[in-house]
Amino acid sequence: MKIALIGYGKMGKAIEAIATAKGHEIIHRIDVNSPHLLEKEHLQQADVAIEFTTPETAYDNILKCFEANVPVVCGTTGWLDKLPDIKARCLEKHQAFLYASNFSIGVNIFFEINKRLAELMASQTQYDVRMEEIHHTQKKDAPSGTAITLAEQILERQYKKTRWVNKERCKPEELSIVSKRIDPAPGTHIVTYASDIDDITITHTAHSREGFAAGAVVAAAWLNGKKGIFTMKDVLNL
Ligand SMILES: NC(=O)C1=CN([C@@H]2O[C@H](COP(=O)(O)OP(=O)(O)OC[C@H]3O[C@@H](n4cnc5c(N)ncnc54)[C@H](OP(=O)(O)O)[C@@H]3O)[C@@H](O)[C@H]2O)C=CC1
Ligand SMILES: O=C(O)C1=N[C@H](C(=O)O)C[C@H](O)C1
Repeated sequence: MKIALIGYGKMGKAIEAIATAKGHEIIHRIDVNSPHLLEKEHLQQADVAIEFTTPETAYDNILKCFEANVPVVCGTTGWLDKLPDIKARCLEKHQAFLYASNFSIGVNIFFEINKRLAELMASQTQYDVRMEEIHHTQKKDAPSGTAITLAEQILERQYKKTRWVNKERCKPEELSIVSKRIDPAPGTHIVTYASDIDDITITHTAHSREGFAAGAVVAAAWLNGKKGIFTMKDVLNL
């Protein structure tokens, strides 16, 4: 598979290592110094594009992939206000788009556990739910995309909570997400249900970026040749 890497930072490099070890070819490594490689004539040489850049740049990069008729796997977080627009354009232009706030198999299993736990706890009103995420200090967005996914899963099932907030002290109807930035944390997510009697805590701790990168490569191979809008739930058949 010929891959165009859009974003050649920490994740772009981790993806390159895994993709090449699996026999895939990286035909473009695109960063702020090589914007010309986002032109149609270059992008269309790839079977699939993998986009890990910044909250400010992801939207335009994805549209460029659609224009070049290249399936795109996107892991960039912090731009979700524009996701409905991207999905509409993907369908309108008959393109292929796969977004995940987290590509690791472990976190995608954690998402399923989080949903089930939230369902079980919905009627246990003596517990209050809160969240914490810990990442490295270079991370641009807070809360993390993964934390937002976890929070939305809880909000859909916990009727006491109406919205998430990115602070510790909050109203009873708000779901607190505390963001901590500590090097070199690749990504830790903690969901706690606390009562006077006991606490229930579920935690996912990434030990490196390998899980995110491996998941993105699996997703890219899966998306190659497909049309439509997908998530890691489709890839992993969860
Ligand atoms: N979904 C998932 O599983 C995961 C998602 N992420 C997300 O991925 C994103 C990237 O993370 P990470 O690799 O750690 O960040 P880095 O800052 O290490 O890398 C971002 C890269 O994007 C490049 N870039 C910036 N603007 C553009 C542009 N317009 N076109 C092409 N490239 C550009 C930067 O170039 P330069 O350095 O020259 O500025 C840099 O190389 C973040 O949003 C992060 O939250 C991270 C891990 C897992
Ligand atoms: O920026 C990161 O590093 C990470 N970003 C993603 C997120 O915002 O959830 C995924 C992972 O936690 C690492």
